[in-house]
Amino acid sequence: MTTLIKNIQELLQVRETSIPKVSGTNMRHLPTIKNAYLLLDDDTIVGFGSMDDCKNIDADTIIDATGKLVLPAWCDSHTHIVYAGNREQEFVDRINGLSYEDIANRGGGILNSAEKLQNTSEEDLYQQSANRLKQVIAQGTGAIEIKSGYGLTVEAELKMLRVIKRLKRDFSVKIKATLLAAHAVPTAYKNNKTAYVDLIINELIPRVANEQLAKYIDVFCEKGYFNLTDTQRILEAGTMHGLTPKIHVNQFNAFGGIEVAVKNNALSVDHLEELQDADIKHLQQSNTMPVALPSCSYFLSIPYTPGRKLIDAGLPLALASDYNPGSTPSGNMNFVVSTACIKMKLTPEEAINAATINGAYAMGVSNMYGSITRGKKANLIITKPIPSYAFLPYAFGDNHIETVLINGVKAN
Ligand SMILES: N=CN[C@@H](CCC(=O)O)C(=O)O
Ligand SMILES: [Zn+2]
Repeated sequence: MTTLIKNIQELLQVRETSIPKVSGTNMRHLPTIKNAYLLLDDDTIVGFGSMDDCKNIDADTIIDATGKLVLPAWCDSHTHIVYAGNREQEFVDRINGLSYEDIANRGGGILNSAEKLQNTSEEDLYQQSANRLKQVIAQGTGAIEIKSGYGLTVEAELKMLRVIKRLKRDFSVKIKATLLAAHAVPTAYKNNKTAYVDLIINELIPRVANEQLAKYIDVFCEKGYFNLTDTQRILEAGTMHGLTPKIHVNQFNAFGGIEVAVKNNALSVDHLEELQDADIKHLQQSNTMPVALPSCSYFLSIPYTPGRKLIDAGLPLALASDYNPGSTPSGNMNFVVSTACIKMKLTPEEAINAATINGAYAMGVSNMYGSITRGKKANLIITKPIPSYAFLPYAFGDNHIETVLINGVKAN
């Protein structure tokens, strides 16, 4: 079945040939076609161009996009949407003066979510997670990475990954799974962290790889969580089993985690709120994508990732939501794009590149998602009538999305 979207006021992120990512000054360029058409064949983009060249094109379904913009659906490369319950009490505790660290030190934080998840049935966990997935699709997300990391036992981590597998089966949005067993040291191992790292390496990674439950391996490389030696050991073991590194690093402290990630050929390094010049040098010698999570900085009132500095150093940058119950209870990529412009001083072009093609790169799917390119999947946002693409981040907090297409089919 063919679909023609015609009279598009502006078609964004049009790439004649597929590119893996955009870096440095190239991020300032967002290729577009004004007064455009877009042709889909089932789930695939097969043509686009100026309306002047659309006269002889017919299709089974016609969508008139007069006054509207069309762009690739957001590619959210960092989420934790499989979790049980919420942590709004910790939010109130922080308002009343406790820090994220104080809360974690008294057994809250990730350990709180782990306890809730361990006591939640797989079916219930699936339903809660599916609801979040439906919500972010309606907000324009068309490709998403989802992490484990709130299980912290072999069984509970596998439960999370099975839920992700079921989401993959039931939803046509693109989903990639990441094993993040090294998200916090479980209470049972609090005096023997090495034994927990051994458990991840010797039991969990081989099982996850064997059952093909994840594509990526993640570690929360941070003071009080996992150090450089733990990170190196886990990334090495993951790599030996075919899992690609993609890590949480430099959220609160910069102490060499980026170098370890780069040496292990990490696909992405995520957070980077604390960054040193040496980190930038390591990234410049790599194919690793730096990923900023501005909604997390907003929610925790911590520094924003110096995205401007990274881009000005010639590096690429991706934006992701970090949707999770503790530091970012929102998966709204429209807010992420706005916040990156408002707080990190990215231009709208840079922010849209960061949330589409570079987000796709950071989850290993930029060959099929993240740009308007022939042969790529038709995962698209059609906006309401708006004056220009700069209006998207400018008029923050409003919903500018009218229609989301996933594999060419209306999803909202
Ligand atoms: N920083 C580590 N992990 C999550 C937060 C986890 C939580 O607080 O539940 C993050 O990416 O922000
Ligand atoms: Zn995270």
